[in-house]
Amino acid sequence: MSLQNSTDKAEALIEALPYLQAFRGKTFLIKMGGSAMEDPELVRKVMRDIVFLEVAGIHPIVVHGGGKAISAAMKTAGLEAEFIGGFRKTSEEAIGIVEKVLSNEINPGLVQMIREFGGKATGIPGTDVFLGEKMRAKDAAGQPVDIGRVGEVVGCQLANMEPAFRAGIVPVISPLAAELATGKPLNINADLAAAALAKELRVSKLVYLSDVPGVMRDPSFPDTLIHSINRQEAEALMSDGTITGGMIPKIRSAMDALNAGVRKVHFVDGRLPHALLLEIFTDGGIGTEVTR
Ligand SMILES: Nc1ncnc2c1ncn2[C@@H]1O[C@H](COP(=O)(O)OP(=O)(O)O)[C@@H](O)[C@H]1O
Ligand SMILES: CC(=O)N[C@@H](CCC(=O)OP(=O)(O)O)C(=O)O
Repeated sequence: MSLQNSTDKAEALIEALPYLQAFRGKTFLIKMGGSAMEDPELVRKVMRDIVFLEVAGIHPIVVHGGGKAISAAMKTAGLEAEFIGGFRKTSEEAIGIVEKVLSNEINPGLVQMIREFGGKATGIPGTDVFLGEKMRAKDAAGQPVDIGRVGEVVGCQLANMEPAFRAGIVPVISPLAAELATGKPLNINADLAAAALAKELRVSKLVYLSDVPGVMRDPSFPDTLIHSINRQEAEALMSDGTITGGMIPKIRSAMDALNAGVRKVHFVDGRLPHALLLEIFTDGGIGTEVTR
């Protein structure tokens, strides 16, 4: 390696110094979207970044999604995926598939990857952490519609994750909730689950990792990335149809989390190697920062 090369590496570390100092001992909630989980090699890189955070004295918590894998499993079972207002219509048959994919495939896969890089992690089913109530959903015309076993979070049971967290073990949590009235599982949009926990813990950062560079003025052109967005701008982009689909629950839950005392919310491309570290530890950042 040339001297210049080594100096560049040392300078990258020095650029991170004020951030390492500021964030040591802080809690970051990382929402790992299913859209960014299509390539296992890229997911492994994100999990390695999470191990880096842990080693740097930051306390990461992972809440994961898995929407694409759930849709694929439903298709194999002969069920069609249908979304209403961004939420998956979840029949009694479908909730079994949702639970199976999240708890048997995705969650243990992420835990295993963190461990492979020498990190400590433990898988926690969302039903042990989130309490939910059935969501009162509306269709496109604003009429109430039954979307089955879909919930919204009404409370968090921190006692079930705190011992691991305090012991320096990264909790990896699935987006399910135990229904308050029955204890039965409810399917929760993972963005909402992540924001609910981020609010409860008043984390320093909530980072959404997805399959886009951030919020864009035109989702087909990455160079239209918006580096910083506030509520007013986001509302305008939602009403003119620039922000649609899966980005809507992200924006809404991000604003909600900021209002509840979460310090910073970032949207970052989880497919880009080290996007998480670049967003957190460099002066420029690379995704979209959401502000109040
Ligand atoms: N203005 C926008 N900027 C960026 N992404 C957008 C925008 N509007 C809609 N989207 C969509 O939001 C998607 C991310 O949401 P989603 O598919 O639910 O991801 P995840 O699985 O990470 O939760 C992107 O793939 C993109 O298609
Ligand atoms: C109610 C609802 O829609 N739940 C989501 C849970 C997974 C999720 O949110 O995954 P992503 O983060 O990959 O989108 C679903 O069934 O797809």
